[in-house]
Amino acid sequence: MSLRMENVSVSMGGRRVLHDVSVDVLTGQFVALVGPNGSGKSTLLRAIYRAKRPDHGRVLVDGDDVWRSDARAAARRTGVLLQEQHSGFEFTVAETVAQGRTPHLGRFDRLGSTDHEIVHDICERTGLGPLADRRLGELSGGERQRVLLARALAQQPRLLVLDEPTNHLDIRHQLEFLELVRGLDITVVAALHGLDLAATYADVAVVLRDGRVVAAGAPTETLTDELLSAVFDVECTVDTLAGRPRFSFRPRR
Ligand SMILES: Nc1ncnc2c1ncn2[C@@H]1O[C@H](COP(=O)(O)OP(=O)(O)OP(=O)(O)O)[C@@H](O)[C@H]1O
Repeated sequence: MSLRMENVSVSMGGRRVLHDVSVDVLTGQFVALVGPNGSGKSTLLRAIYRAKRPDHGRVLVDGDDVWRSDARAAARRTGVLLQEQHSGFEFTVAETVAQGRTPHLGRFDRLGSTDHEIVHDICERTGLGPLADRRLGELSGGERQRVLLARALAQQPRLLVLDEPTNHLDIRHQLEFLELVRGLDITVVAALHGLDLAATYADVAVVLRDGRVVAAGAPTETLTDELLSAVFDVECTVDTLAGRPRFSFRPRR
């Protein structure tokens, strides 16, 4: 599923926070949005998953303007995983993952055997099998994050939108999470603070500053010492260690 953002501008609280953002994502690509706090990553994602309508510009998914298409159709094809969940703590893990099937059901339908199989399979793949009967409110932040990913995957989306998905995860689960997402062969757009993770897993890094795209392309070309030093206002050195990019930061003097 391809994604194209054409001159997207968005305001929050009456202030323009995204300015003429254009991004092209090919089917199956993993795109990382990187940039300092407040640079507009979450806002850009909101415009994609229909939570914040742009002032102008278009968001096209496979050529369809998401803001002109049916909300339910958009919900079916787009999986979303956000930073925080503030409700639903009383549901069990299995019930929460099963909610991912909702966009595929008719209004009065119940889960069928295929839905149950999908939910079971996703729980196994995300290592949630042993937690299936626990309530969300009784889990750690990282465990909860894995449940929410599983719910997004149970939806079998063709476009996955992730806002800081690895925030609460320990190192092993960060790597497992991104390996899993990469292996899905679907289009992924993820806001990531971990530059090493972005450089390792993303096909394309889009760097935002003050609501504008300042670089977009292969991470090796975009995530350079010079650009990162300027964008994050730190001294940054990029090298490689054991074949993977390594980023070192020092405060500016
Ligand atoms: N509800 C809101 N009302 C007013 N301004 C908002 C609102 N939400 C976000 N903003 C502003 O919009 C700008 C972009 O915020 P956004 O959350 O998109 O940044 P971000 O790059 O995701 O930041 P972070 O890395 O801190 O998560 C910021 O200046 C922020 O203060």
